[in-house]
Amino acid sequence: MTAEALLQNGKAAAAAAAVMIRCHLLACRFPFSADSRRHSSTTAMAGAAPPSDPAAVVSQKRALRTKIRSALRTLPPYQRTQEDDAIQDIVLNSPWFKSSKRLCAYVSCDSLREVGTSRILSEILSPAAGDSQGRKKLYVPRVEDKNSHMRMLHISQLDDLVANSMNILEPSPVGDDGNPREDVMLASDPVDLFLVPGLAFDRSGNRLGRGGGYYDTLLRRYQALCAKRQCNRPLLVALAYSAQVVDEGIIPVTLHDVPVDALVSPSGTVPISAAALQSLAPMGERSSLG
Ligand SMILES: Nc1nc2c(c(=O)[nH]1)N(C=O)[C@@H](CNc1ccc(C(=O)N[C@@H](CCC(=O)O)C(=O)O)cc1)CN2
Ligand SMILES: Nc1ncnc2c1ncn2[C@@H]1O[C@H](COP(=O)(O)OP(=O)(O)OP(=O)(O)O)[C@@H](O)[C@H]1O
Repeated sequence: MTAEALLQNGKAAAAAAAVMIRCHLLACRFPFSADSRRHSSTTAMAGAAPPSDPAAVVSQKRALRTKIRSALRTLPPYQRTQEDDAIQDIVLNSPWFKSSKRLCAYVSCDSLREVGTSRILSEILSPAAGDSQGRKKLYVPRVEDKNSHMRMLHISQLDDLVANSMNILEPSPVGDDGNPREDVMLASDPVDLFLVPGLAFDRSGNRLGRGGGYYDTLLRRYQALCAKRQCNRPLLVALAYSAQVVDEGIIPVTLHDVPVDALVSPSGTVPISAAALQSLAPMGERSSLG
């Protein structure tokens, strides 16, 4: 059963509330031109009024998470493998991945039924012979505490990862050489790409995470850092199984939620922001989700 079918029951109520919030947000989610959005500071949103009922949004988000988790549980293993491969092929062959020099990516967790990133991580850490673009620098998440605090730390091999209490592989704070791993917030060169996980996504770039606020907080901080340094914002690309792509108006959003620039699902790449259109246009790789 598709996520959309599962969502039909709750759709009317959720959509009514979400649409109200979205209407409020539409004016401020993508208010920038291609260049200004990439250089702008998050304070662009500061003047907007908050959504009228934050408690309702929290419970709508919780309900949607439950529905998507259950849709993911019914995904047959062979279909998941097929979708994992299709998504990773798209990423690995994309111009924005090939040209990226430094990136943040999540280490996919099988029990969370996340889109796999193992092939992508392997390609970054051990590029295929003949890869002319040179080795990329990789940062992966490490949860520091339950107050939405996550860091992205540099790793150079998969052996740098150890399972945390949630059974997600993450880097130790200190490397084998005894030195603290580089934190992306303290690195002198900016990352150009984030591969972002989540539970649900739509074609407007809205994203529903697992509820920790880890990504929203870090992405906001990173975007603010880019604005301060006057460097380009990284491209934010979400990876989604087909069951995780929902109609617009379904994902409840607040001012904290950071939209993504592009969405990759097994059907292709959906460029959403002007920055994503620029990154994708040269290869004519765009396709719409079916
Ligand atoms: N691979 C991966 N790494 C990541 C994240 C992620 O989403 N994926 N995170 C992104 O923030 C951070 C960790 N945040 C997490 C938040 C919740 C759960 C989790 O197990 N959630 C359960 C429900 C738990 C509950 O309801 O109490 C689930 O979603 O099924 C895992 C990681 C940092 N590292
Ligand atoms: N930039 C931020 N600053 C402060 N609090 C934040 C920020 N972003 C999110 N939060 C808080 O984190 C909590 C979880 O937010 P939300 O439900 O949107 O997380 P999520 O998007 O599902 O998770 P994630 O961002 O880890 O993928 C909420 O209480 C929210 O207010």
